Amino acid sequence: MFDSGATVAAALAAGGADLSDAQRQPNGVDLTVGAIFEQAEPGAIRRDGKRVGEREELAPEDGAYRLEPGTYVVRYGEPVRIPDERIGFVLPRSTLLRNSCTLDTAVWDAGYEGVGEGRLDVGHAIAIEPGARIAQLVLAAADHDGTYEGEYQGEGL
Ligand SMILES: O=c1ccn([C@H]2C[C@H](O)[C@@H](COP(=O)(O)OP(=O)(O)OP(=O)(O)O)O2)c(=O)[nH]1
Repeated sequence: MFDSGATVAAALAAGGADLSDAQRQPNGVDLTVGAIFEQAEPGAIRRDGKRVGEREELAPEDGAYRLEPGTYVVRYGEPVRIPDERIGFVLPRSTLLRNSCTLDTAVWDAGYEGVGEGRLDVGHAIAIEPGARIAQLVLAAADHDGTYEGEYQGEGL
């Protein structure tokens, strides 16, 4: 069972997010663009650890990120807090898909708190304003064993 948009909004507000009315959707909450990066060097995924490669933050031009086709990393604009007994999923806004772009996202664990990131895949040139809504977070009821305690806990807060 998925939570209503109002319940998701309440969870984010409890974690410090300042949501506009436009972000409050029937089934979830829209997340905005906080920053966009281009990766500049290899990262690593090892059997016993991981490392995120250095990246360069892009600067908006005339009020928008003007993105050519390629792969970027987006940092969302809101702190997210996944309550106990919930799992989070972030999906792209359909307008991104309709413009030949998408987001690739992973599981948002119960107990995670932070300003998360995702892969922004640009299939056709697009202009995206900082602060524009780009994705939607939904929360579903879920059993879980413990809560998130990884190194991304508290990122960006
Ligand atoms: O698209 C996503 C999905 C998740 N997260 C946040 C919430 C999640 O709880 C946390 C860690 O995600 P995950 O467990 O997939 O990362 P990992 O690479 O396995 O790191 P760790 O070893 O810390 O679990 O990152 C994001 O920022 N973006």
